[in-house]
Amino acid sequence: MGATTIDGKATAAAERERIATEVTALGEHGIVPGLAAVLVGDDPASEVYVRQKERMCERVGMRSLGERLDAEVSQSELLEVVDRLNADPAVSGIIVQMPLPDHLDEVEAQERTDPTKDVDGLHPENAGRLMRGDPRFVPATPLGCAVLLATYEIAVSGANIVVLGRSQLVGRPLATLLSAKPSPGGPVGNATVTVCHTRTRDLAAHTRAADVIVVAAGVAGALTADMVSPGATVIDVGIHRAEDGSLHGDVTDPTVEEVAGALTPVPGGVGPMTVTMLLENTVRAARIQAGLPAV
Ligand SMILES: NC(=O)C1=CN([C@@H]2O[C@H](COP(=O)(O)OP(=O)(O)OC[C@H]3O[C@@H](n4cnc5c(N)ncnc54)[C@H](OP(=O)(O)O)[C@@H]3O)[C@@H](O)[C@H]2O)C=CC1
Ligand SMILES: Nc1nc(=O)c2c([nH]1)NC[C@@H]1CN(c3ccc(C(=O)N[C@@H](CCC(=O)O)C(=O)O)cc3)C=[N+]21
Repeated sequence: MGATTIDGKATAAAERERIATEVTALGEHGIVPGLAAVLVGDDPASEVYVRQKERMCERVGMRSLGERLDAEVSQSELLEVVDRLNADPAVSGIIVQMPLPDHLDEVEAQERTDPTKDVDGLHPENAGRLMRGDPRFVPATPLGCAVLLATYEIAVSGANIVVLGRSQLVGRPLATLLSAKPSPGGPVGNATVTVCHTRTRDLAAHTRAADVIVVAAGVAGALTADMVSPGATVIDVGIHRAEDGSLHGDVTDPTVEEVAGALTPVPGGVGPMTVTMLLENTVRAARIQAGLPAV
């Protein structure tokens, strides 16, 4: 039998057509949305992300700006770069790639980012608005997961969903989004969500009771087939680069595919959706900054 493959690449391409139309419409107002990514050091998942963003920005007619900083950069130098991007009118959206090297303060960098340019949704104002059910920027990976579930008509309302991971970037906002009472036209919600992490007792008991499992542990092999109930949907967020250069996710057990009802591949699953939802947030940011109604 085997699981249905949830095609993130195709879904993202379709979403980008809509975004390209919005970019063209903004062009008529003389606005070109611009996305700036700050990468400190050489985290492999961030390298993949930065490359894909540059490619996809170009495809939809947006500007892309990469700021690569040495792994040894000081906190004040990092904050100066953020300040400069905040002040640059050609920059609509800013993301500071996570994780930062240990000597740098991620929270301070997130708080320094202009909240109207914080397309990652990590500034406390934006994270707070998501919590309150009135989001400005829904973080790109959670939004991408939600759009995939909606596109493939996987039941979310009333479903038991396990989110494996509680990071500010993925697990926490995804759990908020999936369990929210959705606003009309908003992404999926109304799920019963269980957030699991390294202190979870009997993780397999939780995942086996789930209709949907989102794996965002950042650990290869975090979910094995015995932890999945037959027919469940598995969304794999993890990104790892193997020695031979190939990419894989957190799900490495090939037999998960035999048990699950639907599964996102890596590459070609959540990753392309993240990039595309980031472009969407950047268009939104450009509209907000121009005083136009958000679409
Ligand atoms: N595809 C995409 O678009 C994106 C992919 N990523 C990738 O997703 C992964 C996760 O990213 P991120 O959330 O930032 O990572 P973090 O390392 O910040 O968070 C990982 C979370 O998973 C939990 N965890 C780790 N191992 C286990 C385990 N064995 N069982 C249960 N819980 C576990 C941790 O628990 P605890 O809190 O207890 O430590 C933590 O909450 C990474 O591989 C990253 O590269 C990230 C963003 C976008
Ligand atoms: N502030 C911040 N926000 C992030 O969202 C963030 C981050 N930091 N740090 C790093 C992780 C990782 N991440 C990826 C997103 C897309 C792909 C992606 O496009 N993947 C393609 C790769 C295609 C290919 O190169 O073959 C795929 O999976 O198909 C990868 C990785 C975002 N992250």
